[in-house]
This record gives sequence, structure tokens and C-alpha cells, in this order.
Amino acid sequence: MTTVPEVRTRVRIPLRFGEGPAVGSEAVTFAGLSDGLEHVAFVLGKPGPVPLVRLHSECLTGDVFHSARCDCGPQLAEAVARISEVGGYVLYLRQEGRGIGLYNKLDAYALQDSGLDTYAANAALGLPEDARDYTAAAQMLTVLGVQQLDLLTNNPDKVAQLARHGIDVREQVRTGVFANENNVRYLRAKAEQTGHTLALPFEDWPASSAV
Ligand SMILES: Nc1nc2c(ncn2[C@@H]2O[C@H](COP(=O)(O)OP(=O)(O)OP(=O)(O)O)[C@@H](O)[C@H]2O)c(=O)[nH]1
Ligand SMILES: [Zn+2]
Repeated sequence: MTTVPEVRTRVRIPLRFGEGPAVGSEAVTFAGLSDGLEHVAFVLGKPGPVPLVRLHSECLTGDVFHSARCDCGPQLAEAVARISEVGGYVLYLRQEGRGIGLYNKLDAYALQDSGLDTYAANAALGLPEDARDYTAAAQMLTVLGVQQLDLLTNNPDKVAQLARHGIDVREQVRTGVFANENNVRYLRAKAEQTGHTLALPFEDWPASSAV
């Protein structure tokens, strides 16, 4: 018997990014999600009938420790700021390391330091280049009553997977490009290999310090 997903708890959590005042949010937890993971939705502002939504994949190093090897931290801050202005949701998805987990991601980082790119490093570990499945995200949106949305992302796979689950992505809204000398190789790989809609060309970007 399959369980029908439902809301478990709604609780107020003011969010503070940087020095500014706290942004009001409500965290929503769920029961019965397909993958059994503890994904959390943050409701920001007053979502209208077509809310702005970000599916944010967990990145401990970027989101919490502000690692410069990726762009996750600034993307999360941007998402909270933009979505709280217009009303919508950040779904914080427990998909650390594109779904391979934290230790595997750090193993992959070590391989990248000896020359592999982000996708080849996963492959060298015998792991998928991107293991993320957005079924649970679609379930969360359905439970929240969201059938149509604008999606804040540069990743075409998120749009395609949501569509396959019957969620109507009205518009793909690009996230910012937060390039620095530590993440420029990574961003370039995302644009060139998985079609992320990052602004090209790269000539204006900082030079990579990574090999
Ligand atoms: N395996 C692996 N995961 C990484 C690496 N760098 C970042 N990640 C993870 O990648 C996820 C974020 O994915 P990204 O490809 O940066 O961005 P995206 O979510 O696909 O696309 P956007 O919606 O445009 O941000 C997070 O779970 C990070 O932990 C890496 O080098 N290797
Ligand atoms: Zn990251």
C-alpha cells in the first residue's frame, strides 16, 4: 500500500541571511514522501496562484560554510530574498552532492583537485554524474497545492522532471551567476555538459586557480 503524502508540521522560522532584518518564513515538513528523506519547504511571503519556487539541493559546504568551490550559498541567499518579495517556496532537498552524499562529494572534490571535472569525478567513483530525482519535490508541491509555478533555476533537468510529474513550469527564471576563481571550472562544466543556462561566453569570468 502506498502512503499518500501529507503535511506533518508547519512552524514559523524567521530567516537571517547576512546583516539584514529577518525574513518571515514558515517551515513545512511532510509525511509519506516517496524517498523517505527529511525534505523541508520554506514558505516565503504570500504565495499567489503561480508562485516563484526554488528546488535547492543540499550543499553543506556551500550553504553552511560558504565554500567558494560552488555557487550554492549565494544561490540560496538569492532565492530567499527574491522569493520572499513575490511570494513562493524554497524546497530544501536533501540531495547533498547531487544525490551521492557528503563524503562521496568530498571524495569527488579530491579527484577534481587532481584534474577531473565535477562529472568525471563522480563517474570515477562509480557513481552517477547526477543522482537527483525530483519525485518527492513534486509530491511536496502537490501537497502544498501548487500545480503551476515559476522555477528559479539554471538547470533544465529540474524543469523536465517536474513536468514529467505533472507540475506546470510556466517560466524558468534564471538564478544569478556567482563566479569566482575557485568555482569557475565547476560552473563551466555545468554549462557545457548539462546545459545549465549560465551566461556565456566565459571570457569575462575570473581565471581558474584550480588545475
Ligand atoms: N558530486 C558533486 N556534487 C556537487 C559538486 N559541487 C556541488 N555539488 C552539489 O550539487 C548540488 C547543486 O547542484 P548544481 O549543479 O550546483 O546546481 P543545480 O541545483 O543543478 O542547478 P541550479 O538550480 O541552477 O542551481 C548540491 O547538492 C551540491 O552539494 C561536485 O563537485 N560534485
Ligand atoms: Zn555547493
